[in-house]
Amino acid sequence: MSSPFLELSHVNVARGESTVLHDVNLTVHPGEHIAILGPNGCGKSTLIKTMTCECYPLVRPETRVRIFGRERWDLTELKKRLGVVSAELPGKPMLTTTGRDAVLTGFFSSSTLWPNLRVTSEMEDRADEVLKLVDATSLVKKEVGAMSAGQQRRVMIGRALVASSGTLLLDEPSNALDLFAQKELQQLMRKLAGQGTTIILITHHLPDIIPEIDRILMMREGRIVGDGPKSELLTEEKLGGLFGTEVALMERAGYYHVS
Ligand SMILES: Nc1ncnc2c1ncn2[C@@H]1O[C@H](COP(=O)(O)OP(=O)(O)OP(=O)(O)O)[C@@H](O)[C@H]1O
Repeated sequence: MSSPFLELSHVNVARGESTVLHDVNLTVHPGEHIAILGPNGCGKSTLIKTMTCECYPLVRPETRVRIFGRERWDLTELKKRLGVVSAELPGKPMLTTTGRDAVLTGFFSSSTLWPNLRVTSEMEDRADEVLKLVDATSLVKKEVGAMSAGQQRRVMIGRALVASSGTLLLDEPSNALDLFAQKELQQLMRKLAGQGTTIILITHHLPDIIPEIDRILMMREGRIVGDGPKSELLTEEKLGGLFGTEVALMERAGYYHVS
């Protein structure tokens, strides 16, 4: 097996006065497709922020965070290589940035294409390739603020992919998307997963768990309480236990729905 893209060993993370991740151990290999599930406040976003080194683990002798085989990173470089997409835009200046420039900002982890940033012709070629991949060529000249939520999400995925090393970290990507845009997002995730992109997805929305996602992490109160194949973890009993409520689960054509 290829060497892991991510290794977290005995990771504890504090935010404010409280420890919010407790003894997290997680190894992810390139090409894996993972969904992280858990109740509000259980630490899912903090786990992603630990991967991007926006949150630091408490210093303990047994603690390790190794990403792409390295423990030390320039943060801008790391964020670029990881390909992070959250439900919010990366800053207000993004609203007046055109689709193509928005994708190019992925090379700089910036919120707009500031005049001092040097864009090479290779970067432009790559941005055009990615715009095509995420089906956003018609948005090249459109300002992000004038796009629908679904269009913005596609462009932000393009921004995340443009300089990434084949990994995508998605934090609740279907938030605020209508049914059509949710389906489009699912199709895009499927295409990227099929091309070998490593996907780590946080979601509260089970249909986001595309058929290609085969590993589920369950988190509760800052701990990983389940890590295994979808067939074992996506059950009424396990989901009910995780969220503390009765769950009726339905699987149709590889997608899961709850009521
Ligand atoms: N900036 C912050 N300062 C202090 N505490 C924070 C901060 N951000 C998050 N927390 C706390 O850390 C804990 C984990 O939050 P986190 O956002 O990682 O959870 P989550 O599982 O992503 O939640 P949700 O599903 O609601 O997005 C929560 O108790 C939260 O209140």
